[in-house]
Amino acid sequence: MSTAFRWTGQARFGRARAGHLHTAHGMVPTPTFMPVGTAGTVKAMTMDAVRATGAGIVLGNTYHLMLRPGAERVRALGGLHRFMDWPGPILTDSGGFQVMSLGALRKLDQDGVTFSSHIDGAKHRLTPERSTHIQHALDATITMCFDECPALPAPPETIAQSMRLSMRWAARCRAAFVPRQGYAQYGIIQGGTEPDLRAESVRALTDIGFEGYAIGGLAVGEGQELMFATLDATVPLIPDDSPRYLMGVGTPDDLLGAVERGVDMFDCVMPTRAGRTARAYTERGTLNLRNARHAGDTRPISPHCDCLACARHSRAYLHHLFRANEILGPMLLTWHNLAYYQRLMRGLRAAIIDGSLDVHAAWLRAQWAMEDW
Ligand SMILES: O=c1[nH]cnc2cc3nc(NCCN4CCOCC4)[nH]c3cc12
Ligand SMILES: [Zn+2]
Repeated sequence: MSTAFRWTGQARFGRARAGHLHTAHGMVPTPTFMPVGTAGTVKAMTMDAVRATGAGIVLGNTYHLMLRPGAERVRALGGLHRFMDWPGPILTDSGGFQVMSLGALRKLDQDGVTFSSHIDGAKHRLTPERSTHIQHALDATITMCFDECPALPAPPETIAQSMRLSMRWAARCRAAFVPRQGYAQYGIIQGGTEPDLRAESVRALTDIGFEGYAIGGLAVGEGQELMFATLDATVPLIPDDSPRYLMGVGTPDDLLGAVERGVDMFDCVMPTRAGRTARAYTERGTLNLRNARHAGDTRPISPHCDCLACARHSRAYLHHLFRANEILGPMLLTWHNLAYYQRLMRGLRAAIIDGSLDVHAAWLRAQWAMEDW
């Protein structure tokens, strides 16, 4: 049985698709949501708990790991899989977006970016080659190209220049990539919300040739309508047998709309960040568990959830933990939120397979609009 990296289709519903991502570190059903494991840990979770939520693949941030503990240290310790005890596939981002979004003191030039560490102020440099080598040292299953994500809104000419820089960097990343059976490198499509620039970017990346393609440059404040319109213009241009990954997205409603538009892979800090700030995701929207109305509520967060928080504890207990600033609060609620996101993805996948995605989508949207139980 070939262990070559590939995505295989299983079912379609309109532009939505269900399939399997085959990698050197195992197979992942798609569509899939990747919990964000920034510094080699999904914050407040053990990797057994991450697995228990149904996650198949996690994301690691190159920026954080290169600063601490350092990529060569992780390589010497056997790579990120062994370091964090996660045997499944790991996708690492390239570090560029974090440098720009963390606002670290940085200087961007045609060759890369120079920045000061937010930890100790030390100077570092990332280039397409160095980012690719760092991700190789981490033994990432899926390596992301080093790119520039322009802030929106921006004039089309600015977007065009930024996209073309990212395309030149993509070619350098591909040249620096070390092909290995079951490993992959994804190109990142840029072009803002300009359909013609998006098309130019897809052409540039498919001419180079990657194992998968990410849609970058979105979820940067453009709003859901423009994000979806850009997906409508871009996703159909990506080779049908290639996996598609929408970076940094998103809310449950974002995930539904993007799956309907043919996206296979997602990552977002929302469920884990919300888990640390007492915000619970449920089938009927979100809850702020610090709110006094939960103080005496003996019900679980959600009656449909099998996570540890919902199986063993009440909303009243979660409310108490957050009011008391107890570490168990973020642990239990992060577990719950990730379990909700995985349940949502499983439901979308099942609906694509049984041909009911339209009905399932209408039901989800109606539920999200309803009042809490
Ligand atoms: O073009 C990109 N290239 C490489 N990495 C990215 C990561 C990205 N992440 C977002 N959005 C993240 C939005 N988050 C939502 C939750 O709160 C934190 C920000 N957009 C992104 C675009 C890119
Ligand atoms: Zn739960």
